[in-house]
Amino acid sequence: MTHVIDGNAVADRIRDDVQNCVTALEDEGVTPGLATVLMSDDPASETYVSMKQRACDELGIEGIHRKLEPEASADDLLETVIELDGDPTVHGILLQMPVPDHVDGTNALRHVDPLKDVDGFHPENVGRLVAGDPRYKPCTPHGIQKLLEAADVDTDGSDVVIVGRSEIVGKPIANLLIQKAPGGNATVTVCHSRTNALAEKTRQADIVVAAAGVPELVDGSMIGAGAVVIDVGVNRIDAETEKGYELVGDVEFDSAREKASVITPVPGGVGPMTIAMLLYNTVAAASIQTGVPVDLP
Ligand SMILES: Nc1nc2c(c(=O)[nH]1)N[C@@H](CN(C=O)c1ccc(C(=O)N[C@@H](CCC(=O)O)C(=O)O)cc1)CN2
Repeated sequence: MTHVIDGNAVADRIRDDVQNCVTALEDEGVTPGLATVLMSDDPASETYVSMKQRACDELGIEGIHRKLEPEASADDLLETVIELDGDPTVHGILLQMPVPDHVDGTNALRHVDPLKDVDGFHPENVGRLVAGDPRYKPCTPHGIQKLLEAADVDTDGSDVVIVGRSEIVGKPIANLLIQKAPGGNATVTVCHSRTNALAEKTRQADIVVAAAGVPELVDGSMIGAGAVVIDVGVNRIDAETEKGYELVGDVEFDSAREKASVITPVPGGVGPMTIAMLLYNTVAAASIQTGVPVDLP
């Protein structure tokens, strides 16, 4: 029987842990604060940011939101980031990705105070992750580690194939999985759209992480018997539903499920973990900046 991981249930447990940390901080007079910055009219990005703000409300984290028009200048964005850097009630700053093409997102991220960089995208935090001493683990990769742990998947000595080399998922999950640490010690191959014989590579893997942003790129014929399949894709496909679309992963679920021992669904798999781990990083950031200890597993 294939185990379909319930990402919402795992995320709820993380949120309970975060809630306890919020209470511990409040007891010492600290209200954790998270600022989201959105410079886009993309409906999916708007949805993610409002989900993040709602999650803050639910847990007693102070949510601050800054919306910039997509036509705003790179300087407007930098001004917003610098203002939030200087606000002591803001412990975490998140710049929703992607930003418009005329803005250098990498440069904007360099202006986020590394202690407030709860996405873990600032070069200092990326460097720490690569060096094996992460401050804030990027949310989606950290969420994947937590899902594997919850499903009792041992990464030690396993062969992992990651499909996708993004800064947000592909590169950081590769770095986490090769670390000498629980949830690491794997042998990792990072593939992408130009990889030769992709299916041959994925078929050899004990764990396949699909994070290419291509709907149903990975099907059952590309999965070895008994492999673990982690689907990071959340693609909106036009459909005659109430919302006008349906969500489809990077994995063709039905055929992959027939081969896999463990698989994540879309929706309800990795997505909810991204938000749970953002809340986790926010209380960690509030703790680091105020010196009030919190107990995060
Ligand atoms: N600054 C960042 N930008 C982006 C990140 C990120 O981690 N930091 N990740 C992605 C999108 N993302 C968060 O921003 C995200 C994606 C999906 C979900 C989620 O909960 N998905 C649900 C379905 C939600 C829906 O109805 O659309 C699910 O999979 O069950 C949360 C966050 C890109 N940008």
